[in-house]
Amino acid sequence: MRKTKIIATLGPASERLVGNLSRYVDVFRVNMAHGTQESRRKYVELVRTTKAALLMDLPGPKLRVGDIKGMVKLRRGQTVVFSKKGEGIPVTEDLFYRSLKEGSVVLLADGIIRVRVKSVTPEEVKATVVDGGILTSRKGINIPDLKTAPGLTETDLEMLKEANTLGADMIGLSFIMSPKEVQEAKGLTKSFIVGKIEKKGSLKELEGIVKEADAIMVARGDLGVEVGLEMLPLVQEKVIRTARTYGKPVILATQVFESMMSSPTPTRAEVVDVANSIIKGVDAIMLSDETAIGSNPLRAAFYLDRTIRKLEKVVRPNGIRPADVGDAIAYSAVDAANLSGARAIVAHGGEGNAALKVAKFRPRVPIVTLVSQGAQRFKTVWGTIPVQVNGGEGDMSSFIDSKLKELKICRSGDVVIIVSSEEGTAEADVMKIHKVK
Ligand SMILES: Nc1ncnc2c1ncn2[C@@H]1O[C@H](COP(=O)(O)OP(=O)(O)O)[C@@H](O)[C@H]1O
Ligand SMILES: C=C(OP(=O)(O)O)C(=O)O
Repeated sequence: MRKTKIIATLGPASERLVGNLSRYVDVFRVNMAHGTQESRRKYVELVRTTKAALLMDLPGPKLRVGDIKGMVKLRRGQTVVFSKKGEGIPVTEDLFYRSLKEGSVVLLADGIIRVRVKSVTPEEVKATVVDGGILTSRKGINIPDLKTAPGLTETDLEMLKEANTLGADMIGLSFIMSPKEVQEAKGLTKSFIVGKIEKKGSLKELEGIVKEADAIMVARGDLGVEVGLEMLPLVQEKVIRTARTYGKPVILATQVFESMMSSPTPTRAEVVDVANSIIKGVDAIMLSDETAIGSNPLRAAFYLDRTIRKLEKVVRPNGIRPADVGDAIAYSAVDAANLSGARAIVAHGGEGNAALKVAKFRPRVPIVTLVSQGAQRFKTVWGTIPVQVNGGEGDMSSFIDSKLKELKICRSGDVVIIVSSEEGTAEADVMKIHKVK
């Protein structure tokens, strides 16, 4: 079983491949910054024909260029015009025109293109291209150090309703600055909230965001532009370490197998990045452009699945020390599984918290996670196999025995460790060494 989960972003290149992609993918991501209500609904229907979970990613206060026919090639030294209504590259947000002055630097398409502003009016910006490249519709605009208003935007609030109606298992919050946005979203949905770390400013509030969110994403596309590429390795390391310390699932995103947009195999550097991420202990790895607009989405997902499977045979995630009594049972369960040659750890109770606690200590065996609500939300958690229970299972131990046999994890006579939250605490409080009948 592959322990590190795979998330794939849907887009024009993959909409007809959802069934095939689901052989390699645990979670599909629909980026709500793109498409229409109708196209997103179609994507969700496609995801629902598979067993994969659904992550709907809200756009957040991100500036983007508008619709461009085909593409625009920007060359070094050329003058480029951005305009609200007239000729040029369309940008509708006032914030863009308000935030710039002569000499400001603007980055486009995750920093690939760089321009320096020559003049600004409330409706038009003229700039010189410093680093050229190809620009297509709805690509992101980064203005370094731009301060955005706190809280969820009106568009995010509308889209959060849309995501609820479409039954998203997880909702991504883009460009958050503090735990406040996470709290606000949690009051409006039962879905898991994935806090995307992609603003320099959000790093000051990292611990608070990690504590509040259900999962964290290292959104390296924008984060790389915000902190500068040279700082990205350190920042990535800090985000992963903080999430793991608090036992929160952490997703590594962007340019994972970027070269596979056009090439049949990943580069050495990309495979080494995946290996390092497994060692650092990320829960999930996400494909973006590779599956949304790449030339061979299926091959990118196949290669990531294969790379992780092969690597997991030879590398293990770094260990985490237990922090307090809340960790005690889960930590002991992992020890007990090693000592007893158990085939699995079964975690139930605490609305999945028992499983999260066990996952924190990265056991060698699968974590069968019994949850009464929203089992799909756990598809992003390292090493888990979520199973939905409804309270009508009767004798829990015989239910567990038959489930483990059905999942082909155990045979009669095998040992498993069962961890549960029987005292109703948020964490696991009971551990049992159980022989499957
Ligand atoms: N739902 C969609 N509909 C149409 N195109 C999409 C969709 N999702 C993604 N794309 C395309 O795939 C690209 C990569 O996806 P992603 O990394 O999620 O977007 P971005 O980097 O723009 O935030 C996008 O820039 C866009 O061109
Ligand atoms: C995942 C990211 O965000 P998005 O694709 O939504 O811009 C990123 O910036 O790395």
